[in-house]
Amino acid sequence: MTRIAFIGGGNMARSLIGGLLKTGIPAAAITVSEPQAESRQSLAREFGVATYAENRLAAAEAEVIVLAVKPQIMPAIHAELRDTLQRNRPLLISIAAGVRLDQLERWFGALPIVRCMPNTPALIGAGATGLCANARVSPPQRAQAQHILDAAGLTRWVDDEALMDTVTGISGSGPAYFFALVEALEDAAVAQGMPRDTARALAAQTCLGAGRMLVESGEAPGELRRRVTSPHGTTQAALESFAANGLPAIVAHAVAAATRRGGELAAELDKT
Ligand SMILES: NC(=O)C1=CN([C@@H]2O[C@H](COP(=O)(O)OP(=O)(O)OC[C@H]3O[C@@H](n4cnc5c(N)ncnc54)[C@H](OP(=O)(O)O)[C@@H]3O)[C@@H](O)[C@H]2O)C=CC1
Ligand SMILES: O=C(O)[C@@H]1CCC=N1
Repeated sequence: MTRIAFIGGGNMARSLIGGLLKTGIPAAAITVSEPQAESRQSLAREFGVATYAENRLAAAEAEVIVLAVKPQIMPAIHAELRDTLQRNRPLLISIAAGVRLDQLERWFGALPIVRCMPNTPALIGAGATGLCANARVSPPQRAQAQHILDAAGLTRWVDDEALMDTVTGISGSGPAYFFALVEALEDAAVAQGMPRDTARALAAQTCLGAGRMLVESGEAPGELRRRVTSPHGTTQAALESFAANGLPAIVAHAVAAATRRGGELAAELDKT
């Protein structure tokens, strides 16, 4: 039983822990450190995992440590964990947006480190995670990291670390883009007089159906789109409106903004 410690028990840690437990990893294998007593209680209640107020205690026995705090918190936790990490030499997995492998090595020491970017659908095993590793990660540790993130859904190794901020821009932040689209669809239908609950149910199920078709059919999104689009029909009218209002450019700008923000988060940490 590989012992896994989560440093930070917030949204993303909860999603990953939920995914891990669903694959049969026992709750006894997982420890979590979290400053808020209320959050510790709810983690213990919901998942049955051991929780600690001190990072050092959660990490003490772990072979794998998942750093699941905000990027800005990283410098605060490394001083506390450094001795434990140097003694036990665990595999470190960081899920923090932007934070680079060289920064993690500088703070936590010359350890095997995997930088990854999961997303919140991990909670239901439908996550998407990009991973990259430093040179100290052995093939078995690489497999171990992949096994942990596979529990959250799809995984893809990204050899060029510079592309990890692109992963954040596409799939790390991505669930929020689809939620925003569903919100907009819902609001548009409500504006036309539809009850909100009906609008939400129709929009959300459409998102699910389209997503499942994309993943399960293996067909290109363009082909699936064409099959919905009858010549001179309703879909064509909507898609022409998207094009006229610059949807591809809007999306490209949004992904660029998220990607750029990843780089900025790391640059801000270089100054600390
Ligand atoms: N949310 C997402 O969709 C994704 C997030 N990420 C990354 O995951 C990381 C966590 O994000 P997210 O889960 O959203 O954030 P949250 O704020 O929900 O979780 C972070 C948790 O860390 C706790 N914390 C704060 N300070 C410390 C400390 N010194 N020691 C231990 N724990 C501490 C926080 O407690 P408190 O609330 O009391 O401050 C909070 O519960 C970030 O680095 C983010 O970039 C990656 C992929 C997707
Ligand atoms: O918004 C953020 O910074 C984090 C990283 C990806 C998703 N949430």
